[in-house]
Amino acid sequence: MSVDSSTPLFQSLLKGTELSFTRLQQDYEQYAPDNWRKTAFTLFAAAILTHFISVAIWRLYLSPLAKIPGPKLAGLTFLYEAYYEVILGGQYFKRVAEMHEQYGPIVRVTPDEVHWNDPEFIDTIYPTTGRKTNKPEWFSKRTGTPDSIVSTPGHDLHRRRRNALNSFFSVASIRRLDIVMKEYTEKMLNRMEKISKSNNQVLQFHHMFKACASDVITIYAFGECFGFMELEDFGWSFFESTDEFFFLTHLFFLIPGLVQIAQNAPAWILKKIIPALGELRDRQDWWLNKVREIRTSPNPERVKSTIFEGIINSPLPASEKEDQRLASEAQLVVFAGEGTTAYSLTCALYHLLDNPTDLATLKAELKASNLDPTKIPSINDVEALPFLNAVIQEAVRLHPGVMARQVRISPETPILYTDKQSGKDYVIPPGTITSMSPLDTHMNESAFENAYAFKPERWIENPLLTRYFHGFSKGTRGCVGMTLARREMAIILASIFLKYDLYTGQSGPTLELYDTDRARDIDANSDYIIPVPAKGSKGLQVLIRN
Ligand code: HEM
Repeated sequence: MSVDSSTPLFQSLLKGTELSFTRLQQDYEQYAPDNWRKTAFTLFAAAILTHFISVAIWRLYLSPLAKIPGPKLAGLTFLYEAYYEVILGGQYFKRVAEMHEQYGPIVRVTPDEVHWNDPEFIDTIYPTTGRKTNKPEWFSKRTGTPDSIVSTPGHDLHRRRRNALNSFFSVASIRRLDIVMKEYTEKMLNRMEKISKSNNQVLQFHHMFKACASDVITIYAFGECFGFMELEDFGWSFFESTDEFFFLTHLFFLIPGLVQIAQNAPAWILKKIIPALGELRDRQDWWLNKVREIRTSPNPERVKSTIFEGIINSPLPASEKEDQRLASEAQLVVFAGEGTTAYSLTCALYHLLDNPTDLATLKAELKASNLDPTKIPSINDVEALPFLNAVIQEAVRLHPGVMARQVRISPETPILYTDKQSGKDYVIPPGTITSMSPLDTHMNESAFENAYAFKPERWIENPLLTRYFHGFSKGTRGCVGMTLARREMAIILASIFLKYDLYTGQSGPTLELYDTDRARDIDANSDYIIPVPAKGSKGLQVLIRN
């Protein structure tokens, strides 16, 4: 059938269709964009919700870690840890200790990390041989030293990097420290004498110990130092700036890219955004410049006896020997060597002044060793003093200078654990983050009787106790500077107590605790990798008389 398009009927139909179409078009233009946006938004929200619900179901019910005891929220989200670390300020270690009291020796502390408080399990988590030990990729975000050994995620690269450093920290090598230690301990005793003759005879010892430890390790690593021991205030603002960096470590973990800004932003921008980090940046620039100066020095002796000799002469590839990586390694060694040693020294000094019987035992040991009280003892001298070394061990047990959870990953082998209390067996799959904290283990009464008490003699009465000690961590990734730190602390403490007695009203060189309270000023109150005392604390204060 043919249609005559000129008929009025057809014309009105056509008009009607045109009108409807135009209205449709208007309607579409008026509403469609909104509908389209709404639909897209709804789909997006649904996708996000589905993602979160699937992640939640996986983490809480399907993951191999779902059966590990612990609070559901800790297994569900990293925000649980972040609340304690960022909002409450380095308080997760206290919550983790409570979890162990509530749930037993094995707990899930984050969606992908299992934590133990079982002194018998140290060697399994921190093996020396037998299996590989990785670290999580995020570790470098917290430490801010991405190319250094402490942050190297993979076992094999870590081994190669560490081998290049090992000889620098060997017992034979650190004997070189005798001359440096003599010079800096003398400086320290002179400063103490000067303070004893001033109007204010009270010294905040951690200021001086940090300056001394920093100068010593920087000389050891670079062949020269900042000279903090020469400064009236022991360069305190520099150390406050370093502490500021540590205070940001939990935020670094939470906010991607923040640590890169703190490390790499041009100095003038950094000093505007986070002025407190300004002096740390000055030190970092100094380290980097020293690296360049040392490696380009025309004097071949310049690189010798610095930390870089081992790395530059190692079989590591050229990319491993670039300035930035060497500076990162140097930054680690200085960071790791100054605050930790100073903190342990401060704690050891506090306990000796707080426990006259222990101080008397130490003084008797020093006297019996026939050391010349007018001379700084050598490394050999202090190695032969068992009680002094027990004092140091006990100080690090009670106050580990690195208090953060010591995280490790077994990349290939599952970790098997039997909870002896409940009889339950656990299989932790390869790739899981596993950890222990020295403060938890060291406060565990099953290993250390009367754990909170300072009892150096426990190490002499029962040398096997060392198997429960991980103040310097253990295994392939344990502290490379342990031997150095122990000797340094021993020389400083021996020198102080060869000269000074505890004040009991007598004349002569004496020391006396001044307004120092263990819970407030010595014990760890917050965990920022390094232990931090209570707010407002002035740390260990000692009155020096001569
Ligand atoms: C009382 C003093 C010290 C304590 C308590 C201490 C503690 C520790 C701990 C617990 C670790 C392992 C960290 C982890 O598991 O991630 C460590 C690693 C390390 N420490 Fe120390 N440390 C001290 C002194 C020193 C000194 C003086 C140096 C250097 C001169 C140093 C250099 C290092 C380095 C380079 C690492 C990384 C090792 C690696 O990953 O292979 N430490 N330290």
